[in-house]
Amino acid sequence: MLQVSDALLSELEELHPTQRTAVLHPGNVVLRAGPGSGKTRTLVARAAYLLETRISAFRGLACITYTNAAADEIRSRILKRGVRADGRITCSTVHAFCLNEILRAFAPLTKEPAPGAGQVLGDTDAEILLQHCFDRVGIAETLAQFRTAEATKIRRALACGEPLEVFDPREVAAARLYEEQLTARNEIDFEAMVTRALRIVREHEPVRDLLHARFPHLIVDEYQDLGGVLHELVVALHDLADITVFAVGDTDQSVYGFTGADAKYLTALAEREDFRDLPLDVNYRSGQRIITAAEAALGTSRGRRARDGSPAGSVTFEPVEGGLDAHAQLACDLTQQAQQRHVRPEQIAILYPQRGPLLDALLGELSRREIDFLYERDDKLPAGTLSRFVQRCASRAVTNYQIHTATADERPDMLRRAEAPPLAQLENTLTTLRTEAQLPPPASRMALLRALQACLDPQTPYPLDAPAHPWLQQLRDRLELDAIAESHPDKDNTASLGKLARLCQTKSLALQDLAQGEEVIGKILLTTYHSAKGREFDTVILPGLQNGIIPRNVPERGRWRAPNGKELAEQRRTFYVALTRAERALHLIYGPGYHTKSGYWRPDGPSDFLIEMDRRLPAAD
Ligand SMILES: Nc1ncnc2c1ncn2[C@@H]1O[C@H](COP(=O)(O)OP(=O)(O)OP(=O)(O)O)[C@@H](O)[C@H]1O
Repeated sequence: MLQVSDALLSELEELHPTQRTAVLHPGNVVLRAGPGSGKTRTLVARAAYLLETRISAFRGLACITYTNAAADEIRSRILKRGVRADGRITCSTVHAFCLNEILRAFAPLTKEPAPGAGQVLGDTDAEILLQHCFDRVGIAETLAQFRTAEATKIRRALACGEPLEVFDPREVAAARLYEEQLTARNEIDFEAMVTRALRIVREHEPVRDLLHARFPHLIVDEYQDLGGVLHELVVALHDLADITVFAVGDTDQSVYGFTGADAKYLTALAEREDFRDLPLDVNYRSGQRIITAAEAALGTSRGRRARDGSPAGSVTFEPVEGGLDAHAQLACDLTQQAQQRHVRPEQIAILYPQRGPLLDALLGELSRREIDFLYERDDKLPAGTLSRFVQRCASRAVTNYQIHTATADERPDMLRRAEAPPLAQLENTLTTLRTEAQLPPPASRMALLRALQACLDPQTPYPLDAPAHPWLQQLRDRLELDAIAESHPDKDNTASLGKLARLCQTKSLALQDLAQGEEVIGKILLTTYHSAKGREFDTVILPGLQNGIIPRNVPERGRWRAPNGKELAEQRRTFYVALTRAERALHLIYGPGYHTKSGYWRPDGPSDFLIEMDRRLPAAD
């Protein structure tokens, strides 16, 4: 009998038998299951189980996720399980995995140059290079700014040996040239990290042996959102390096097709004989009414059921007479009513499909009513792991203040609810960033922890509305962030501190603005359907359910056109993702039309997705 900790034992006991089978299965697993079915929970239990019982203390586990936020979330959930995993879990996005664990780790062995300081192209530089390639192949009139997604698809098809006839041959020539140029300039971009990592794994047996020695197990989350190259990499790691794979996903939640992701790869993995394909059909999150409505919106009945005894939940169709201002007013009314029913603010989310007049109306109304809300401005704060680290530090500082100022009665509940990253986790990330920047190790771990504590948990905590700029400056000085930025290979990181500082100054950002992206106690959340993926809330409010907003036209070569069948299906799945975030209450706001940004009234009526959903719902609902 294998020894497992009490914590893991009690977690295993709480799991559904199929979840438990997935955790304990000795070989490869594909866990294909719907929203709220406990995929993430099972994945975390699997990681804990492997680290405790199957993987020796000298070896580790790699876990690949789609976003940095998901990587952080999973890492912290594993550590919260009490697993002793110092340095044994590598939990990162696919790009970070390829860069750090393959390209850099094996550069001396493969004799391929390791991407060094500033050699990872950011989005702008990549676009400039693509435009240069368009000019060289004679299609200077094609604007790179509108064709990067297509170029990525072509590069992926090239790397996977997939058919190229579907693409414009001149753009294929430009994509080939782009790859050559990257190599000639000794630069790399995010896409090339994966394709080069794949080539290295395929071509270098010693690399495969060492990867297997280090990571006998690989876990991949959100498999449906990964493209062909990553799928090939996973297959190569399994078939050639003998690494055991645990893949998790849901084809119905595939929402990144515009980047070349395709749920068919998850299906392909599940159909392999050497993988155990396990379904989960209980939804632990949502009430049955919400599940039924979401499946009606999807147009396919999956027959999923709520857990026994859970409340049915409510799905309310909320008509308004006017345009988007009326949507925003009603969204705020519903928010306030939910709070009056004692739903905690952080358990309420207002979700929107994309920026535009709907978001403007919501921001205006929430501010006018002085509702405390967290607006995830994912497009404004700079990307990159360093920027994200700063945001997580801000989240820690903000939560610390909230706990400090809570009354004695509120405090125990606050402490339980607080989701801020622990200091040790931030110290871990900081050490990784330093290593990636090839800085000498810090004098001691304690020194780093003390520096972090001084900035994040000072005796008199920073108030939520403390100006972010001086706080950021202090963080930069004490943690030597500028030295990291200067020699970090990722160009996003090189530029991010300057950008953050400028934003803090020009937009007068407060500390709480920097903490965006993290749950902040006491605020309702305003975010996109895409960013809400993987999360859950008691009450979800979806305003703006109008034709033109969802579904909407798509940009192509600087113009807008109606979505094709595939794009429409993806928009429908995005809507499904938004619906399935709700645990108990779902509010769907719609009206006769809306004013566009230029003031033109679009009388296109409620969203077809909503109408179809209504038609498919049983009469009683
Ligand atoms: N066996 C279980 N018993 C009780 N609650 C569970 C069980 N499994 C999962 N849950 C709870 O159900 C909720 C959804 O779980 P989780 O986030 O892991 O689902 P998911 O499949 O990853 O969802 P999504 O695909 O929508 O992101 C969580 O609150 C989780 O704690």
